[in-house]
Amino acid sequence: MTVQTKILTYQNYINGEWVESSSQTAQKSINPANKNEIVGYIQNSTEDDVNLAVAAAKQAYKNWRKLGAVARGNYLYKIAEIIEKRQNEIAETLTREMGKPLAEAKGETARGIAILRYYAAEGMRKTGDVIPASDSRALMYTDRVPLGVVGIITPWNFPVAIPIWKMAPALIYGNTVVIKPASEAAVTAAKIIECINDAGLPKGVVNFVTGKGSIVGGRIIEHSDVNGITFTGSNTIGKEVAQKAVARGAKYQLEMGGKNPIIIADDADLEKAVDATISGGFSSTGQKCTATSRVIIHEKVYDDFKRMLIEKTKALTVGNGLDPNSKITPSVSEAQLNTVLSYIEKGKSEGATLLLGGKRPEDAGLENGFYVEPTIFENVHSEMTIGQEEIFGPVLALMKVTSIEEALHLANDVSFGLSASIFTKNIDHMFDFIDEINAGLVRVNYETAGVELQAPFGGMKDSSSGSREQGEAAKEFFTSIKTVFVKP
Ligand SMILES: NC(=O)C1=CN([C@@H]2O[C@H](COP(=O)(O)OP(=O)(O)OC[C@H]3O[C@@H](n4cnc5c(N)ncnc54)[C@H](OP(=O)(O)O)[C@@H]3O)[C@@H](O)[C@H]2O)C=CC1
Ligand SMILES: O=C(O)CCC(=O)C(=O)O
Repeated sequence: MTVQTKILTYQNYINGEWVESSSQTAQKSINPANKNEIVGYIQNSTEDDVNLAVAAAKQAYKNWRKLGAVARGNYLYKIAEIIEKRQNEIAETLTREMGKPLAEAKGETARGIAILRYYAAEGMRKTGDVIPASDSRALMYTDRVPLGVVGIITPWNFPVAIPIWKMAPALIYGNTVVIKPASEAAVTAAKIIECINDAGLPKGVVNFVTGKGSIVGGRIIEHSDVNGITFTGSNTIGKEVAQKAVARGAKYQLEMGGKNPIIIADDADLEKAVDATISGGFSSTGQKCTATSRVIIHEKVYDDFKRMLIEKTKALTVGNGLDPNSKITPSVSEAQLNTVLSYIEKGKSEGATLLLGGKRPEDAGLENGFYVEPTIFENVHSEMTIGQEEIFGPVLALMKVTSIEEALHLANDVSFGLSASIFTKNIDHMFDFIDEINAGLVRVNYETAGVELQAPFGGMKDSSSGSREQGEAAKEFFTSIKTVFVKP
């Protein structure tokens, strides 16, 4: 395990230069496993800094667009290669700054590299179709054109993968970008920008501004030269992004929360279902929008499932993500920890039964970290707060049902619709679930969490703005269609 001695200050990256914010102040980013450890300092940027970044992106747009997708793809390959060389160091920073287990951080960094290569190759794929014109002597076809300057606002839970899965498609289709990463994980994001700088992209194509969400993010959303905004984060801020974007006619895309159910049918393979529930609910300490939150179990297997779940959960070690034995690592911040603890209190006060966990661990060595024990409630009902709201922590709500119909009803009985899973061997139940569940990601005999970079990702209802990210679907947001008619 590397011990970092020097604490660095990370600057904004505007028009190809590393620059200090006009505020000339910086804020610390700390390690959630030890609040006394500073991972680095990031700029406290102002609206003026955002204005400079947007002006640089606008200036760079013309040539970047004209460069062509194949040449743009070659830059993405180069970035992937540079990140690959720094993979371990970036993953370790991710764990130190955001808290997730190092193995997950390494997996995320590898995913970022794969996403860059996927979109680099996209530069050689078709951008339109030839469509028969009513005039047989005319040529009619579609083409995809970039939006212009795209504003990117990202959360802290995937500080490598999410910035990359938004930047890579934006860039390959010819847009230039201004990115504002989450403050809690901005040092990790800065390291990705260092790799972009080292790949030699033309000045102004990628601009990076850190600082307070309401100031930096707020200005990106309102700037009239930002043509599109892509956001991942909370519903509250997502709705604000949407309203402001609509008010000035900018294109926008939102990926927000989830309250993801896993249904355990009476014929489920319980061993596999328990493992999927633990992995889906507790990986990254439940801080995934696809995390399993509600476990809907048929009464015939309820007691066995519950016993096995509790047994395996008790065996999970709580600790620092740099320790390979740690499975439950800290919440990202004190504020997030307090949010999780307050949901646990609400669960108890609204009548749910606490089966396991529910508090901060008392083990020596964990007192300076934002840890909470893996927590399991039962007797949870849809009308309870913990049956409805996204917790973003290691908390599972068990709900007992008497039929698959009841399970499906409960699964859909929330305002979110991101991911959902069923464990069953019954093919009718599988297809009823696939047909009736209101979710963007539908899993059969597999956990709710995790996404495949080559497939569309997004949710229904309050989980997203209806658009999809990743895979080929990214094209829909980052481009506009031109229908061309040519008559000789
Ligand atoms: N869908 C998902 O993957 C995620 C969901 N969440 C949910 O949101 C809850 C709160 O997390 P939190 O980090 O506060 O999420 P936020 O929605 O506040 O943050 C997401 C991003 O938006 C920025 N931001 C904050 N306020 C504004 C604003 N007024 N205008 C523009 N941008 C803004 C943040 O900047 P800054 O970091 O500087 O505040 C960050 O970059 C979590 O408990 C979880 O339920 C959170 C993260 C990811
Ligand atoms: O589950 C994943 O890998 C991605 C989830 C995600 O996009 C998120 O939590 O914001």
